[in-house]
This record gives sequence, C-alpha cells and structure tokens, in this order.
Amino acid sequence: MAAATFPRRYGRPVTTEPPMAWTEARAVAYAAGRAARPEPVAAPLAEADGLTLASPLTARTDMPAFPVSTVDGYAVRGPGPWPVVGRVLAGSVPEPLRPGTAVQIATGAMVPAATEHIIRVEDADQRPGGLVSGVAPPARQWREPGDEAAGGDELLPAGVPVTPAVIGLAAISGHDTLPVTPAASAAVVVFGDELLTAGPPGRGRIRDGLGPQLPAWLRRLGAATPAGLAGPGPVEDTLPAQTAAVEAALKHAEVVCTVGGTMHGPVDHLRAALAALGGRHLVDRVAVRPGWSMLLAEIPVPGGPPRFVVGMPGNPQSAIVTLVSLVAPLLDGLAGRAERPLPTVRLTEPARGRGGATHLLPVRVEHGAATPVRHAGSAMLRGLARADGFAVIAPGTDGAAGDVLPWAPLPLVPGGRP
Ligand SMILES: Nc1nc2c(c(=O)[nH]1)N[C@H]1C(S)=C(S)[C@@H](COP(=O)(O)OP(=O)(O)OC[C@H]3O[C@@H](n4cnc5c(N)ncnc54)[C@H](O)[C@@H]3O)O[C@H]1N2
Ligand code: MOO
Repeated sequence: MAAATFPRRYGRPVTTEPPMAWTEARAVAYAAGRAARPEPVAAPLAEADGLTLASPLTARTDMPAFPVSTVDGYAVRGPGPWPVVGRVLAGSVPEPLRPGTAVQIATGAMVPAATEHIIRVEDADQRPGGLVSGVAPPARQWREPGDEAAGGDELLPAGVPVTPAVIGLAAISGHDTLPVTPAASAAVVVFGDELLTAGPPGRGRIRDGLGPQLPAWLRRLGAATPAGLAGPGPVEDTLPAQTAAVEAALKHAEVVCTVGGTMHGPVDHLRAALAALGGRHLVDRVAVRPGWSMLLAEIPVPGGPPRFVVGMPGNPQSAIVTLVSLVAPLLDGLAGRAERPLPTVRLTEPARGRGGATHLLPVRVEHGAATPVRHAGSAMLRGLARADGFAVIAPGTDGAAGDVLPWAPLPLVPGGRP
C-alpha cells in the first residue's frame, strides 16, 4: 500500500477514546495472550527449563515408591542382640527380615519387610563375626511410601514456571517429559533513518539503543528470539519498508515489538502499516508516562491464533515502560503463566505523579526500599541501567516518602523468573 494513501494522518490513533488506564491495558494484554496460547507439547526434561507447565504435575507412584532407609545402619527385627544375616545395598530388593535377625543396610536401600527398627551405625556395636547390639532412635529411620506424595497426587498446578527444581521433581516423580506451553517467539523491528548501528553518535544521527537490548529482555521474559529474527537493522522510515518488515517478522514470530513511529510525526507509519496488515488494535495509547503512545494490535492468522504487534514509542525509556506494561503480561498470557499481582516497595523520597496518567518511576530497590534513579528522562538510559524496575504512582496522586507502592520489576536475572 502506498504511503500516499495516508497523507499527514499516518500516526493518528485509531480511536477517539481517551487513552486506556494502565492497569486495564496490562489486563487486556494478558487476556489477549492467554486466548492465543499455543497447544501444549511434551518437552524432554532437559529442554523444559523456563517454560510453563501446561497441566498439573502428578506423582506417577507413591513418593517414595518403596520404604527407603535414611541412614547407614542395621535393620533389626525382634529383641537384640541380633546375628547379622546379610546386607542390603541401594538399588536391590531385599528378602523380608526373619525374626530375631539383623541386616546391614545402606542409606537409600529398600527396607526389608517386617523391619521394626534401624539402628544407626554409630549407635551400633558389632563384634567381628558376632552379634550386633544397639538402640534405635525413637523416630523411624526410613521414609515410608507416600511420605512425600501418594501416587496420583498433584505436585504442582498448571501455570507454574519450570525451574531446575521443577525438572528434578518431575524426574523423581517418574516423568521423562513435561507438558509445557512452548515459548512464544518474539522479534524486534526498529524504525528510524536517524539510527546508527555502530560508532559514536553525532551530526543528527544517534545510536539504536533498543535493537541491541530488547532481545535480551524478551528472553528474560521467557520468549524465544531465534537468531535471524532480529532483522537487518533499523528499517527505513517509509510505509512500504515498515509494512514489509513487520509482515516478514510476523511470519516467524508470534510477538513483534516495533520501536518508533507510534506518534503522528511525518514519518510515523506504524498505524498505517498495521492497517495494511489487517491489524486490530487492542490497546491504542495508554494513560501512562512515559510511554503513552504505546499500542498493542492483533494480526489475524487464518486457521490459527492471532499474532501480536506491540508498538513501542521510540524514546528508549518509554520503550522499556512498554516492555513491562504490555509485553510482559502478553508473554505471561501466551505462556499460560498465572496473572501476577505486582509486588510492592516502600518509596524513600517524594516523587511527583503525572496528573491523570499512571507514572512509572524508575527505581533502584534495596531491601524493599525504592529510591528513584537520576538521569531518568524518557530519552535516557543512564538511570534505567541502574534501576531494578518501576514504582507505580497511581493517576491523580503523588508519591510521598514511606508510601508503599506497587512496582513493575525488570526481569534482571538472565533466564530467571521475571
Ligand atoms: N507533538 C508531539 N510530539 C511528541 C509527543 C507529543 O506528545 N506531541 N510525545 C513525545 C513522546 S513522549 C514520545 S515517547 C515520542 C514517541 O514517538 P514515536 O514512537 O513516534 O518515536 P520516534 O518519533 O520514532 O522517536 C522518538 C524519539 O526516540 C528516538 N529513538 C527512536 N528509536 C530509537 C532507538 N531504537 N534507539 C534510541 N532512540 C530512538 C528518536 O530519535 C526520537 O528522538 O514522541 C514525542 N513527540
Ligand atoms: O510518552 Mo514519551 O513515551 O513520555 O517518552
């Protein structure tokens, strides 16, 4: 579609409604992702880290599946002292214990049927070739089947992120694969003729600060960013070029994050590009500062769930506000993760609100205390590079020292739970 079809109106919002409230925009993004969630797959345990359980994890057997000694010692039956008639090592199936006898037993070995006590080796007295005597502690020295779970018990609900410990639990409860929602793949498309990809800025040109950072944030939020999806670098500021770039990215990625062009400057073509691709706006401007011109559109896919374009404003900090406002809940929904209430922090110093808009204030958080960072203008990244996330100052309010506020954490730990 030619650029001339949209003279001077390229970036106009598609709605005359006021911008959506920030909390509502987050909820809309989550619900949209949830509705488009892909079918679960069975992932080998080694490949499940970071994905989300698509159905509850249940125990395949009692846990433990058989009585297991928790100590090295002697299993005994009847009154002592006892002749030691054998040895049970981990991994074997012992005969039932005969009355008046003992067997040596190792930690992790299956306890013989009819065992009454296990005497720890350090509490036992065994003469070479002779009888063993000793006193067992009052508490049972072995784990009974079902101590941890009965066969069929739910160990974890659906929607839980798979961590290394979850992988271990799946293994010890008898699973070879985990039912997971596959990671959404995400791509970044950066617009802007002013953007350089190497060297120092100057002479009207600036460095692209988002192309290099967004894929890493997206991976920390659980998306896959396959090599090759990043594109060739900034896309030139024409409608045909931007439409083609978004269309190409949508072929491979369920979520395409565009950067720039969300406003109505002379070369802001994003909304026209989305119109050309049949996009439907779910969020078109949000009452949040910075970042209010952000948007979320779904692009229909015949015979399948829709794909998504998240329009991030070009100012770098506004783009990251969009990441925590729209992309994080969208990816949570697509992964089938539970909708997460925001944690809270205590503000250490006053901070101005932004009138009728929610203010996302970049803060450094230490021991639950949030201190606003300096150099936090929406075109800056210096403050954000030291921030842990954004304190949320509600519309119509200012933040006072001591206020307990929700905050939107940045997913700082590589591969960690955001
Ligand atoms: N008349 C008005 N103009 C602007 C307003 C407004 O309310 N009225 N709002 C300003 C705000 S706030 C933002 S945010 C931007 C959003 O504009 P766009 O999303 O259309 O973004 P661009 O115009 O393309 O770029 C804005 C700014 O960011 C720089 N930029 C863009 N991409 C990158 C990148 N990848 N890395 C680093 N910096 C980037 C770009 O050079 C511009 O300086 O609109 C304002 N204008
Ligand atoms: O809204 Mo702009 O996105 O404040 O920097």
